[in-house]
Formats: sequence, structure tokens, C-alpha cells
Amino acid sequence: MTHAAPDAASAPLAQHHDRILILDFGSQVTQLIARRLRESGVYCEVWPFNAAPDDRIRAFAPKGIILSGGPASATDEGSPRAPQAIFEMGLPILGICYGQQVMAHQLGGLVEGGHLREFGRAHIDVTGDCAITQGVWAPGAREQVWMSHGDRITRLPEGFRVVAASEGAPFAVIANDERRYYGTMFHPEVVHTPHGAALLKNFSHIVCGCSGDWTMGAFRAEMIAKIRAQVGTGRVVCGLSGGVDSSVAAVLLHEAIGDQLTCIYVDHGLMRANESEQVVSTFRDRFNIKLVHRDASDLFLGQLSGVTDPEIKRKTIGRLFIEVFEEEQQKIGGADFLAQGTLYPDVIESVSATGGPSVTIKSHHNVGGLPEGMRMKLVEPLRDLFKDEVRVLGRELGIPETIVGRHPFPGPGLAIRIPGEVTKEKADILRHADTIYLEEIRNAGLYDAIWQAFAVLLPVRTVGVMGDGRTYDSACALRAVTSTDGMTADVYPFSMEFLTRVAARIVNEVRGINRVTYDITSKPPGTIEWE
Ligand SMILES: Nc1ncnc2c1ncn2[C@@H]1O[C@H](COP(=O)(O)OP(=O)(O)OP(=O)(O)O)[C@@H](O)[C@H]1O
Ligand SMILES: O=c1[nH]c(=O)c2[nH+]cn([C@@H]3O[C@H](COP(=O)(O)O)[C@@H](O)[C@H]3O)c2[nH]1
Ligand SMILES: NC(=O)CC[C@H](N)C(=O)O
Ligand SMILES: [Mg+2]
Repeated sequence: MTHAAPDAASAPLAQHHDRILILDFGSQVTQLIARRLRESGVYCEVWPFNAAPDDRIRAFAPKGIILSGGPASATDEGSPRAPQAIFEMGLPILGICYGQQVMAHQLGGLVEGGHLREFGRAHIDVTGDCAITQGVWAPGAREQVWMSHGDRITRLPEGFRVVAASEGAPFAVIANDERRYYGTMFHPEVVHTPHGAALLKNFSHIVCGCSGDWTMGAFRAEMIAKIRAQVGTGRVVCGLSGGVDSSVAAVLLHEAIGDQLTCIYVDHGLMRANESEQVVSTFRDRFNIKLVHRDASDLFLGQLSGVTDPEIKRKTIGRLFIEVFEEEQQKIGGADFLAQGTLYPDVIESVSATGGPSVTIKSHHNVGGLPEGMRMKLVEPLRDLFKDEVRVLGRELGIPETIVGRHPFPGPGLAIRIPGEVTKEKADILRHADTIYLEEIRNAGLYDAIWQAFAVLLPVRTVGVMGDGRTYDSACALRAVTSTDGMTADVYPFSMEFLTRVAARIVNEVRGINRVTYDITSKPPGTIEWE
């Protein structure tokens, strides 16, 4: 499941599982193909299309290959090509969007731009049947899919036939039964293609014959072996926040390398109330993991003084985290590796995954915020997983529900919930409001129905009247969203009664806030955090 140039060490580990190779042409949603395959129990790896030499592919011995979508046009000179050798390996191939177009082009078909473009929801007419649609779509049906293309195939290569068509894509599904080549113009990997997962499962299970024996239990075993292979006898420090991701990473690492692991919890003065005590007692006492608790609030708050730009805040925090980790590893006699609970969404939002043109939305402190020239090597066992998969793994590892089910809390903490300059006073005010808000959510039994809820301290002062006196204090915003993976999110529909109760408590109890608003922006167009 690595999203790096294939490394020789990874292949033998997966040897006893059926596997699919995904060649990435730079689509924003390539990782969702891997995720859908994992959900149906199939081991897979994502390799950049241009880092897949023929001998490596043969050594990996996949049961099938999927070609992802991508931003290029197959008709452009110099646009990406699939390794020609894959068409001589006798393996089933599924091309998705650009992957379909490039396969058609390389096999002698014709691809053209300048036709009707389709973005988002579209409908296709199923005109035939094939191995990937069987049992999912019946001929004659009209089905919803999700499209994102400007080019299309205008002439099929030899041996292919049409199975479904849309207005903008006469070749929405194509099949060459004899060679077991299939192509879709739409994206079966996204949830907006309602039966997409079933189509992919038909490809992996029926066409490629994968048995579906890849589970989170298998992931755990393989990842432990991978960690051991990477780390050897070296020492590892792990940034542990007590959040879901680093807790799961720490317990997994501990299982893999025992006392070679030391966790470092950094209190940057921007954590929530009582966080430090909870983390220390859980990990030291319950899991028996070596843990350093570092109070670095003066350092962080000092360096954030005068900083107002969100990206500079994030990069400052990312740099200071590493500085602190470097200092602490020296105190324990040196470490060769830094482990973090980085997840796939952290990676995709921070950097372009394949060096392609996907844009940086924000620099997650643990990815885009890392300083150049960091000495320790990174160990990031969860880098290819989505949050809900990490939760499944956490349960598999016996981590208590109070940790596994926690709302995410970003590494930069309250700093990115205080637009403008961050000060200790503001952090204290926000911490208090946030505590009340979450207490009310818990009391109302809503905590588990919400992906993430928090308060934001606005850099706006407003006039109020309290006890017949005039106030001129800050406004705060409440945010609560539902989501499955943090990539998209919807507003949580609280009752007005609940919201007004929370607002009253905050204004009454928190000195410095005299007005409360509720943020009703979904993601997109908003992001979950305000900065
Ligand atoms: N206060 C902290 N001390 C040490 N490491 C931290 C701290 N905050 C974040 N990190 C590191 O940065 C990584 C990314 O942070 P992130 O918030 O995404 O994950 P998390 O805190 O582990 O889980 P969650 O998303 O549930 O909050 C963490 O996994 C951890 O390695
Ligand atoms: O560890 C982290 N470091 C960061 O720099 C960071 N920025 C956002 N987040 C969390 O990621 C999820 C998506 O957030 P956004 O919609 O704000 O991008 C949400 O769950 C956010 O809380 C971060 N986590
Ligand atoms: N999503 C894709 O793979 C798009 C493929 C190609 N760039 C097109 O516009 O048709
Ligand atoms: Mg966190």
C-alpha cells in the first residue's frame, strides 16, 4: 500500500496474499481505489506510473493492474503512458478515466478532447453486460456515476465493445472479454458512484480471482514486519499527542520494537484542558510505554508571537515540534527515527502526492510543515490509511474506545482556531469555551454522532450588554461536522435549543466572550479547521 517507488523489501511481505497493482497517473482520488480494494479484502500497492519497471512489476506478481485517472490528456505529446509491457503480461487490466483513455490510446484506439465535458454526477445507460458489471447493473438500467473528464474515447481499439454510455462519454464502460481488459470513463472508487465499490470488487474478485484475505489483522502483522525491517536495532522516538493516530501508531510500534521506542508528548500551550494528564496516565500507566512529557509552552507561544499568517503559523509549529523532538532524542542517548501518526489525508492536503499538479490546501504540521534538513528518518506506519481505517486498526490492537473514538485534534492545536495572533490569554479563553461546548455535547449524548466539534476564537470584538453594563468582547464560533474520512464534511444539525443553551453558558461563564455564532459551512467549500 505504499505510495512511493516500489521498494524491494515490501514485495516478500505481501507474498502470501493475492495482490493488485495500482499505477497512479496523478488523480486526486487514486488512494480511494486502494481503499476500496482494502475494504473488499484485497492487498494492493499504489506505484507512480513512471516508477514501475517491468521486472519489478513481474516480481510483485499482481493478479491484476488498475490504471488510475489523472489530469493529463492522452492526446498531448509527452503525456504519461502505462508501461507497454503490462499489455504483454496476460494480466487483467482496469483503466479508470485517464487510465481508460491511455489504455485505449496505447492499444490503437482514438482519444479526443473538445467534446462535452462532464464533472460531478452523471447518468449512464447500461447497454450490455460484462464481468465487472455482472450482478451489479442490469442491461437497460440507467445508473448514477461520478465523472470528471474533458476528453473521451472516440474509437475503440480492436477487441473492445461498449457496455455503458453517457451523453458525454459514449464509451463509459468498455470491455475486452478475451484479454480481460476493462475501462470506465467514470470513477468507481468515489462514494458518489453508488455501486462503484461493487464494480471494483467484481474486477478484483471475479476477473482477477483475488480471494479477499487481506484484513486489518493482516495489515497489523505486515506493518509490524515492515517496521522491524525499517528500524532494525535503531532507536525510535514517536510524537504522541494522545490523539487517535499517534496512539495507534505508538501501540503498533511498541508491539513491533518494544523498548526501542520512546514516545514524546509535547505540550505546546495550545492543547485542550487536562489533555496532558490524560495522555501521560494512559500511556505510561496503562500501556507501559516509555513516555517523555515536555512542557514547551513558552517556546511555542514565544515564537508564535506576532505571527498571523496561517501557513507561517503552521510551519513555525511544525519546525518547533521537530526541534523539540531533536532535543529530547539527544537526552535519551540519540534516536535514528522519528515516528508520527501521519494519515493519508494529511499527505494529500499538504503536498502533491506524485509531484503532479494537485495543489496544497494547507500544510499539515507533520507533513508540509517539516523543516528541510531534518536528521532523523521518518517512520509513518499509517501514512496510507484513512481515519476510519485507523480506528479499526486501533480496536484490533485493543486500544480503548475512549481513545479510538476521540474527535481528531490537529497538531497545531488551538493556534489554528485563533485567527490572527495567538497569545496565552486568547488560548485560555478559547480552552474554557471549548471545554463547555464539548461538555454539553457529551451530556446531550451527541459526541459519537459528530466527527469533530470545537470552538474558534474570532479576532472580532463586538458590543454587548450584561448586567446592565456595556461589554466589548470577543465573538466565538462553534463548529461541528460529520464526516467519514475528513476529506469532505457536512455541518452537524444541532437543535436551536441545544445551540442557545451552549451559547448562554459560554457567554455567562467565559470572561472575554460576549457573542456566539454557529459555523454552517460544509467542506468543500470550507475546510474543517478555520486555518
Ligand atoms: N502535542 C503533540 N506532541 C507530540 N506529537 C504530536 C503532538 N501533536 C501532534 N503530534 C504528532 O503529529 C501527528 C499528526 O497529528 P494529528 O493530530 O493528525 O494526529 P493525532 O493527534 O495522533 O490524532 P488525531 O487526528 O486524532 O488528533 C501525530 O500523530 C503525532 O505524531
Ligand atoms: O495533525 C494535524 N495537523 C494539521 O496541521 C492539521 N490541519 C488539519 N488537521 C485535521 O485534519 C482534518 C481535516 O482538516 P481540514 O478540513 O481543516 O483540512 C481535521 O480533522 C483537522 O482537525 C490537522 N491535523
Ligand atoms: N479524471 C481524469 O482522469 C481525467 C482524464 C483527462 N484529463 C480528461 O479530462 O478526460
Ligand atoms: Mg491530533
